[in-house]
Amino acid sequence: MERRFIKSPSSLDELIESLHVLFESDKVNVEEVQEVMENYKSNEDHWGKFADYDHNRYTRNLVDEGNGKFNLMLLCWGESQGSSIHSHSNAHCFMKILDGSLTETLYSWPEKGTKKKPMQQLASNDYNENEVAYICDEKGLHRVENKSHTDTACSLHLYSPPFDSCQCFDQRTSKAYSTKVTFWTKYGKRTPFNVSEFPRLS
Ligand SMILES: O=C(O)CCSS
Ligand SMILES: [Fe+2]
Repeated sequence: MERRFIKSPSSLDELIESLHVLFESDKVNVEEVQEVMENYKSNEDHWGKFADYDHNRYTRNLVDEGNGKFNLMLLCWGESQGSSIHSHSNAHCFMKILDGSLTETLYSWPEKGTKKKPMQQLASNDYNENEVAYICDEKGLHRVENKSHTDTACSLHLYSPPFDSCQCFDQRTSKAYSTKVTFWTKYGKRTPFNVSEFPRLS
């Protein structure tokens, strides 16, 4: 698939416009999406209105629904907050660091029938501001953490196609459980607390 020239977005709105163009066709060019997300230089003036932290767990804040082709969301990580080990429901997952840094630990899928065995760790990578990580179920599973005890972190996630549940895994036993993923805010507005949707992916 030939690479199109996409100019570097100078704002979050321009990044969203470019992403809408890239997702017009059904074939996702992972390199193009990763490049345009890397080329956007984080500026809190653009995304601060979507940022909302919770002292209990990281928050998921919907920014754009990508004409139904993707969900774009801002994740706000308090000090030492992290996700469970999880899958991505056969979707593409792009994670751009907007502020602070995050550690991604990669795991292989548990082998069938290996109940009670610990998850196999494959690698651990730190990502800093403006860097973009990519994962999909073919690559494995991951946990994302803000390892800082003093600083918060913020990341921009794009999932395509969008999903509202995925699998989480217990690191010690490899036990999988299905989890609904929810939004703390949508377009900057707090979503109603719905006890049936707790817990989120953490
Ligand atoms: O969407 C989530 O809650 C997982 C964040 S790491 S991709
Ligand atoms: Fe993830």
